[in-house]
Amino acid sequence: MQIEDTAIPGVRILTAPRFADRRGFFAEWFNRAKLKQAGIDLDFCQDNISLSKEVGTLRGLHFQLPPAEQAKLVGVIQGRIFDVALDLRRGSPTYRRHVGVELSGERGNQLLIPAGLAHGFCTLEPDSLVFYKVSSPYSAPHDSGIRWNDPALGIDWPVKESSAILSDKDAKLPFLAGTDLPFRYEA
Ligand SMILES: Cc1cn([C@H]2C[C@H](O)[C@@H](COP(=O)(O)OP(=O)(O)O[C@H]3O[C@@H](C)C(=O)[C@@H](O)[C@H]3O)O2)c(=O)[nH]c1=O
Repeated sequence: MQIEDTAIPGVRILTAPRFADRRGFFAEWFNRAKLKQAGIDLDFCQDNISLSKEVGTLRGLHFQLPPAEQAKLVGVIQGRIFDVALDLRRGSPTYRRHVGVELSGERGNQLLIPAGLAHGFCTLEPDSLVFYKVSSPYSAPHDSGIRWNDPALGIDWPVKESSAILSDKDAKLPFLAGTDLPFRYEA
């Protein structure tokens, strides 16, 4: 298992080895013991899957509020996405900064996102199938988010504002300024 740090503390790129033969390949998607050995000890309790049909589909930027905050382990089974994690933890050296990473079914890389960050992605290929684990169950009353194209965030999305395909909910999410967030950074 290859584990790379990113500019944001706790956000890491995980890539498991792939065993290819004439049938295709085999890879481990999640191995609790190997992650624990690498110092990543998260209690994932729910797996989610989403299919986005068109290129330029944008989901985000989402998070759940305490006590239902979620760490996420995000990967792509098929297709390719630009995946974004935005640091919302007050006191973090990278507060309000984000990382953007291309994840694909071909590479098999995954993004580990701690609680206290917002998450979103934009699809780069049709029929992108995203699979992710979360550390706390879905809770509609705690479901929250920040507008994907908030100019204060400076995210260089690979889609024009006018052509992004969004849910009605995501199109109306608030901007970060004026949003009171409870997340704190614990070093
Ligand atoms: C996230 C979620 C949604 N739902 C329901 C609520 C709603 O009726 C329907 C679609 O939900 P959404 O529009 O929020 O789906 P989506 O926009 O794909 O939301 C997801 O976006 C990515 C970026 C994330 O990081 C995820 O945590 C999640 O927020 O599915 C669940 O039943 N369980 C869940 O865990």
